[in-house]
Amino acid sequence: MEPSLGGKKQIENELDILARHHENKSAKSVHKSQKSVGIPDVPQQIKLHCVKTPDKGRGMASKFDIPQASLIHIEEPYAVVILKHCRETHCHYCLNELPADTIPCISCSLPLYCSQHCQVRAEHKHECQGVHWPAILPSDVVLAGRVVVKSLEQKGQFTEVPNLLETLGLCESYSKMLPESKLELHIYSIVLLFCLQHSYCSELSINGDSTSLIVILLSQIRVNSMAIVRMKSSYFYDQQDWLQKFSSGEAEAASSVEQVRVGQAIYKAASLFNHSCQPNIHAYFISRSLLIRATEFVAGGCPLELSYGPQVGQWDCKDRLRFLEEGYFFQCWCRGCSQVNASDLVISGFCCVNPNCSGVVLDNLVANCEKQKPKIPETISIDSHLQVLDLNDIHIKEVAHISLDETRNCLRIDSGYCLKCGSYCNLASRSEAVKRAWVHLRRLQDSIASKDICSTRLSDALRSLGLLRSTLHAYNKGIAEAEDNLAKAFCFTGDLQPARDHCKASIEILEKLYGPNHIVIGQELVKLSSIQLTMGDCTAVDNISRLSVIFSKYYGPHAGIIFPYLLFLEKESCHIIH
Ligand SMILES: C[S@@+](CC[C@H](N)C(=O)[O-])C[C@H]1O[C@@H](n2cnc3c(N)ncnc32)[C@H](O)[C@@H]1O
Repeated sequence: MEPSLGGKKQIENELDILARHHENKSAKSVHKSQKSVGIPDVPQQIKLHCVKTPDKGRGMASKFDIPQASLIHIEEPYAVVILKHCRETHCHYCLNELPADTIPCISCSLPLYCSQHCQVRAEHKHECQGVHWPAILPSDVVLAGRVVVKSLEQKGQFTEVPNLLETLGLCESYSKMLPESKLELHIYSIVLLFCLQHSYCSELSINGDSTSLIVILLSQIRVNSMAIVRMKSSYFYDQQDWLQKFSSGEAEAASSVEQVRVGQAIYKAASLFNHSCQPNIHAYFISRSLLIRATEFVAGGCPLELSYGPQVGQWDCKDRLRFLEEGYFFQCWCRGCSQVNASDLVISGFCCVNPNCSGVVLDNLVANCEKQKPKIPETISIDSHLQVLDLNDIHIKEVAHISLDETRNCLRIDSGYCLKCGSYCNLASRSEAVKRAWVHLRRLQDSIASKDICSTRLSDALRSLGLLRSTLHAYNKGIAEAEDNLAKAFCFTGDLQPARDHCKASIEILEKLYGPNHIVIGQELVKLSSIQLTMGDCTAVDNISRLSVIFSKYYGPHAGIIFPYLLFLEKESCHIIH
């Protein structure tokens, strides 16, 4: 309502002071010994070392057992760049959200910082004499420029590009790239060298050697850089009147808690961690600092592996393999991609024609991918192999028949036939029916986006959900997605009981696919418990305590900093109890 600019500014500043005050209080209540947003819980003498693996090159392990939730690694970046879409909203040094009073770069005034502390430390200085690089060049090229400048400064010589393969010790991917990508790297390498010569050091020599060193550096950045992410949720900012808005259908209450990429960075030591689609460690960020925590008990000597993106439960195996091949140029040899697991079988599977059978029917693409897996290694005994198969919440025997003979434990995988009872199923007609059902479900998604949900849309979508349930396997992820859409739609119309039931139905499937204690389940429980709180449903309390446990497994004492809404839920949960 304030009409004047000055008045608006003053209100913004006051709000900002209040927000910071609240943030400090929240941080204190998460961990009393913690000083604001510093990084207190130092890895408890967990010594990691580099190991050689047969399929994945170098990797990281610890000689000793690591308890679940232990912080195993903290690292500051070698170089960082903010992503383009965050340039106006986040500090270009620490990558936190900008306050109302921003501080620009002294010379070019383009990058914005949240404080003088960040302005002084910023890596951008060599980029501002001339055309502003980050506005024009892709982020990974700007990052490469920052790596070169840092290593030139460390070496104290400014005429030759240093050999960054030696300085950084990162693996490269050039030989595995397609010719078009190689050509792109060559062009950017020359552009970057000219930029560096023009605005940083006129003595820098540009020749075949320096160009190829930059080409290799760019290829190292492709496979070794990490995306710095922040957790984003529509709940955070209007907690005070959220419950009221929620029950009147105004709040985007059932929208998902998503991770937003804000930066790209090189962490030298952390780039030795290999990928697994069933990771045992989890990386997160506070400002620019990288923190890594064990999400399960890891026995001494076991490889410590994080996910570069895809995970079992999120996509089926063929999609994960394609993503890793295209983005990181490797054939994944993690346990999820090299051994049969139930989640990969059901995630996009159809149900059996026999109504009493819980078996799964696979289409051609999925069946072919599953057939490629070396199945169950013959060296593993039957007992331990069954453990391997049960990494998620589904017992493989529920969906497929395993023949346990003495020499080899195997699954017979034929597309179009139930893996459990062998019944034939006409997948062509079923796929058509699923496509038709999704037409209505997509229309519902559009209505949710435009906040205009009519009863015909809802009843069409409910009928389509019924069709999916009678066609797809009960644990197919498509059903979970449809249930989630309906939960969102009913939140908007203010019908919280069906919203809660659909939300629960979606979570039941996701628990099967990811396992019950995965962070995705924690995020889904946020939605469910929010709906339950609004309804005054006491079972919210159990779900809030369950999600708190999951969040502390992944974020330890930083859970409340990373996800402030958690503190709000915990407080509301206490109100219900008393
Ligand atoms: C960030 S580096 C990890 C460290 C790397 N192994 C090394 O020796 O420097 C990423 C590279 O490691 C290898 N890698 C990581 N995870 C893998 C996996 N699950 N299967 C096969 N190769 C993997 C791939 O070559 C990938 O490009």
